[in-house]
Amino acid sequence: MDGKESTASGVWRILDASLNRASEGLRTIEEYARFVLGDPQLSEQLKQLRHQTATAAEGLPRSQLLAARDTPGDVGTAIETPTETERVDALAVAIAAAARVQQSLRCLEEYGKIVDSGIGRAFEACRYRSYTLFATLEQLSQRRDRLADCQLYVLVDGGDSIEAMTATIAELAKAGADLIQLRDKRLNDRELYEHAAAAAATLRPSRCLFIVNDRPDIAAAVHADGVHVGQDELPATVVRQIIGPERLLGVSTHCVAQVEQAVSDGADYIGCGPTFPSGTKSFEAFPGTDFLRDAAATTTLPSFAIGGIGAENLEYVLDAGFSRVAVAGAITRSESPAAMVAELKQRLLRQDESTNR
Ligand SMILES: Cc1ncc(COP(=O)(O)OP(=O)(O)O)c(N)n1
Ligand SMILES: Cc1ncsc1CCOP(=O)(O)O
Ligand SMILES: [Mg+2]
Repeated sequence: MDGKESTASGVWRILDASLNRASEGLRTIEEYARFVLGDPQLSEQLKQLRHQTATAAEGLPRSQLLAARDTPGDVGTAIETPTETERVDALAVAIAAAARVQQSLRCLEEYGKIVDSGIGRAFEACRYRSYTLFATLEQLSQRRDRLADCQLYVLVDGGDSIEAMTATIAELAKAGADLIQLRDKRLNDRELYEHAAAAAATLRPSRCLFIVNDRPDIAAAVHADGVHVGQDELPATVVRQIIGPERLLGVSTHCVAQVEQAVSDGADYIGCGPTFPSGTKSFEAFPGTDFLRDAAATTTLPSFAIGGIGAENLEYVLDAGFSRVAVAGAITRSESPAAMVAELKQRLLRQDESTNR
């Protein structure tokens, strides 16, 4: 083989190896989205990218790729980096696969141009699509991981001003609130958007997740971590289409049938209540702690008891098998909100050592 021939065969070997690496990596990520995240939207988008990559590869004759293949003669097969043999969890596997896919798509794009400039462009389009998709995957995984550790969920209103509200939520997050929900029925759309944008920006550097009540459009617009909807708002499946797979979806439930529906609609967590009479919202019926027991027996989804919960009645919620609560008045109407957050959180953490709900 002369120099020109061996360069050409080297290019075909690169294209062959990169194509295999890209399709294996995409399949690895797709399986994660399908079986670990259980996310139909993301799985479908990944499948489409796999098909798009296969279509781009149609410009590379299979016979030429196979003719150039020389796995035993590949000097790279024996090289192994220490991190290649260590994967902490399924997410780490998916993220490592995403990095390999992006590198392979870049190789296909650059070396593909030697064969045909159109092939380079087709793989470039795949690479750009992969950036957005993989960012979605990482955000979703991180949010779900953080949600799994959340126990104390605090509902706040817009306060007297945006500045007063951001000061309050920063204090609550610092004291140990795991999630903060902006719930304010008085604000008009513009005001709610502005409050939500400020709250999202305040909480972004912290571990505390930020959820917008009722409004998937505003949650998406301000890049919130998620949205919470009740039984009288948009159906969960519609909300999911608005917020995308990467944001958290919370659904209010008042009976076991609603819990089952929320689970099958793809909720990431549920609110269960009202448990006790509330100073924040009035109710005619209280499913109470009996419902908490039933919900605890129905789902393993993160479930937050809500409604009139405070330090004085928390033990009944814990006895019902819950170690996650959502509270408003007990904290926002307390003389020392930060101290109340710390107290409730400490009791929830203690409970979590014996049960994991
Ligand atoms: C965590 C959590 N659980 C339940 C609710 C109540 O939602 P909904 O039934 O839609 O009532 P409103 O809050 O909209 O009045 C919630 N907001 N958060
Ligand atoms: C919005 C809502 N939904 C059920 S109870 C409730 C209010 C929660 O506030 P509080 O903790 O003050 O009862
Ligand atoms: Mg609502």
